Parts: sequence; C-alpha cells; structure tokens
Amino acid sequence: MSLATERCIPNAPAMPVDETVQLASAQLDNWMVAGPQLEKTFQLGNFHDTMALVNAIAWIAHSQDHHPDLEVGYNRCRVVWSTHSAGALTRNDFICAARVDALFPRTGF
Ligand SMILES: C[C@H](O)[C@H](O)[C@H]1CNC2=NC(N)=NC(=O)C2=N1
Repeated sequence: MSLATERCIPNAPAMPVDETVQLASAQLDNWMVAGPQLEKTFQLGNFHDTMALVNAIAWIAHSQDHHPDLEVGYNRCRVVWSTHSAGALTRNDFICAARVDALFPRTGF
C-alpha cells in the first residue's frame, strides 16, 4: 500500500532515525530528513500557484489532523512536517508528505 493512501493516526510513535531516512528515500520525492523534521521546498511559477499549493496542503492537514509549518514566498513554499507531540518524526509526517507529493502527478519524463 502506498503511503499516500494511509491515514494519520493519533499518538503515532517516534520512528527510529535510520528508518526515517530509509522511508524518505524509498517512498518520497526529494524530501529531506533533518533531525526531527521532514522538509521540502517547492518552487512554483507564480503567487497564484503558490497559494493554490498552500490551500491544498491546508486541506490535507485538516483532513489528517496533522499540521505542517509553512514558509511562503511569492513563488516558493517550504513545507516542514514534524510530530510535536512525539518530538520526533512519526509515520504521520511521511503520510502527509506523500499526500503532498500526490498533488503533483508524475509524468514519467
Ligand atoms: C489533538 C490533535 O490531534 C493534536 O493537537 C495534533 C494536531 N496536529 C498536529 N500536528 C503536528 N504536526 N504535530 C502534532 O503533534 C499535532 N497534534
């Protein structure tokens, strides 16, 4: 089952660091594990596209009751997932990152 079809669960346990690095490289597109954070910066074409992405991420966050930190500029958005209650990365962070990746269909070229 792909990560993006999983749902976040309350009180997910902290993942071992080596497992987080492995899961990011195996199942996510260019997300970086940095300590207790999973982050990626999206470059967009213009402000409208940036805000559309921000709203799509807000929809995911609301549906999963799991919320990222966002840094928003004119044509970029830095997304940081971390599970505050665990003080670490949990599977919930990876599920939400995969759901964000799924907003961008892969064209294969
Ligand atoms: C009760 C509710 O599930 C918690 O407050 C959630 C909400 N969103 C959250 N988001 C993130 N990123 N980490 C959390 O620990 C967290 N806790």
